[in-house]
Amino acid sequence: MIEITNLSKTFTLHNQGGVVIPVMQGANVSVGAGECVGLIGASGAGKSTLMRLVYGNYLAAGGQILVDGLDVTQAEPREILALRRDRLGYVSQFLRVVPRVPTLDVVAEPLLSVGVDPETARIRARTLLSRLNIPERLWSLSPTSFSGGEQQRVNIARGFAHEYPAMLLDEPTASLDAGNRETVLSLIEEAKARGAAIIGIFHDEAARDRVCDRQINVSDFTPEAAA
Ligand SMILES: Nc1ncnc2c1ncn2[C@@H]1O[C@H](COP(=O)(O)OP(=O)(O)OP(=O)(O)O)[C@@H](O)[C@H]1O
Repeated sequence: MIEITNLSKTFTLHNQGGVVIPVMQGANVSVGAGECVGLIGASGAGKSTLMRLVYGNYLAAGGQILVDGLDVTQAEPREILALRRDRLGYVSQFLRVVPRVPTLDVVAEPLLSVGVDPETARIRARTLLSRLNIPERLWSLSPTSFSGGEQQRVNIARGFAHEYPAMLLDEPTASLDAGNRETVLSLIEEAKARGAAIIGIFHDEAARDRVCDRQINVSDFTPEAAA
């Protein structure tokens, strides 16, 4: 489902004389349906960079990233947008939303955008918000005024609303209490059970050991010159 082959990445510092910094070289990662692969490696090793490359936020210097058959490194912007809408989910640590949209609609939106009927979408959104302990009195309000932890849980509910065949998870259990952490781990297990291919970054080692089938040390892809 996700096939990364010989991937490399450089950053060009345009405001510092155009210095080119190689940060990744020869990265190979393969994630099958129903599998979760955890990215490990020291701070600065390139875990976030690899996720951003897969999501199409960064341009690769070389190599290939196939997500459900689409090569993200070569794809047109409209193809990337369609991939993100239908097949590739991304759960970051932080919620970014349009102001004044009620929480229930924020969570239902990914389903509506793939053509799920509004009633079904709202039922799924309600189920997820309940499971993540967002009190019902908050569902009609915009999450912009919510606490950090509430926003994070709304973000997770939104990220798991549509059953994407491929998912990227960036610290999904960070700073959650035990009960909500357990819910998120269950959501990940359920996604795997329905066949999702997942790449995740988890500093929470116990969480990583529980949901990841394999771990990949991104330091192995650090270019010689930069190591
Ligand atoms: N936009 C950028 N411009 C220049 N260099 C960058 C940029 N983003 C990341 N880097 C560099 O790429 C390398 C990998 O960074 P990255 O954020 O992917 O590491 P990480 O493994 O996710 O670290 P952490 O665990 O601390 O989040 C670092 O050396 C970093 O300085």
